[in-house]
Amino acid sequence: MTVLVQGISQLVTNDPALGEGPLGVVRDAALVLDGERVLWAGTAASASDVGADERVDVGGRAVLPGWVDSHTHLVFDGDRAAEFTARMAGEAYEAGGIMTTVHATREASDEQLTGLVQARLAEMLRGGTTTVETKTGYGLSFVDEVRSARIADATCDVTTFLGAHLVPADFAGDIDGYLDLVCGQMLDGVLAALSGPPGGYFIDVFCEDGAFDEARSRRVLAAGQRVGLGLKVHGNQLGYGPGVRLAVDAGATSVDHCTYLTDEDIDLLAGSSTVATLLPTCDLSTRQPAAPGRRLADAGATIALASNCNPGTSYTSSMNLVVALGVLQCGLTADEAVRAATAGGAAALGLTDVGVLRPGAFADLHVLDAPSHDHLAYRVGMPLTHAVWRRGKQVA
Ligand SMILES: N=CN[C@@H](CCC(=O)O)C(=O)O
Ligand SMILES: [Zn+2]
Repeated sequence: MTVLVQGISQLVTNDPALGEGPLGVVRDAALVLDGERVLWAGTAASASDVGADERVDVGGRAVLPGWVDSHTHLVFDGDRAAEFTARMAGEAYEAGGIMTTVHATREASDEQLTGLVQARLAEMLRGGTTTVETKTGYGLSFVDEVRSARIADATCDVTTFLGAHLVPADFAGDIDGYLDLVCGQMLDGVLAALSGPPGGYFIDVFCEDGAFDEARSRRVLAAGQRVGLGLKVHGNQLGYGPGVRLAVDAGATSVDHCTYLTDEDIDLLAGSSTVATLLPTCDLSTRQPAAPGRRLADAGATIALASNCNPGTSYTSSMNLVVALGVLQCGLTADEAVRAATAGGAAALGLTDVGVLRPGAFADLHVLDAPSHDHLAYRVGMPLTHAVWRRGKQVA
């Protein structure tokens, strides 16, 4: 069945061939959907020639591709409000807090964890997010990482194996012993639990003081690469360090956080295909400086914006807020921030049929209660998500 979506004041296609600028903006636009895909996009005037089974009028609102949230940690139980409150009173963020969530997650049944992930996804969908990556990393044992991967794979669009999130207390500081497990039996178990070929999945490592150093992080990436997984790195979150260099050297699809970047890191990213993923709600919630979005954009790096939804450093999945902070805190323009949260997120996941609204792409639409995407930062904090379509169906 085909649907003509009309009354679009501003359509962001992210395809420069279809409209103005890098966002491919079409004003007074229309879209035709065919099942779960976009069939046609253009001006309302030219849509009069296009037939459709059904018509929907969005009443002069802006239509964007659904948000592509390329970095979350949704498979967890428990919250860490007390840790957050202590941090707001002056305590520093420490990676060790991850173990609090690991304990709560290990205690939860498969049904509980699945229900929690589904509830979080439903909340995200209502906020305009139509594609979600999530990571394991709150299991940190063979059994718990494998079941986290299975739950993530059954519920989310893209799954990332983050066994190398932290060395769990049960290993009593034996970092290399734990990595033998992560890169051996645990990796094999996770691969066996996934429903598709490894090329559609990622391995990630937390490369930071207090987590894994450069050599050990390299070992994790090499193990993932050997079995065909895509590569990601959590890097440069809490201080300057080797994460970006390592990610670029290894050909990682993205390096995430990028809060502390030297000029050399920025040049490396700009000269590579590794996406710099910025997580502004995490920087806010951990009282870190804002990530240098402006410097990255000026250098020509590909940028993604994501929520990093997790109970320790960013317990929000609001991509509307993330985009507003991308502008207000990281120095991106509204165009750059919207692109980073749509096409940028898709690039960080190696996907080409989301984050764009061109013929053949998934019909994932985010209808704003506003005439243009500029309002996301201009009216920060306001409930601007009017309607959401995922794979051709209105879901919110
Ligand atoms: N940096 C590492 N991992 C998560 C936080 C984990 C936690 O504190 O629970 C992040 O991306 O911020
Ligand atoms: Zn993260």
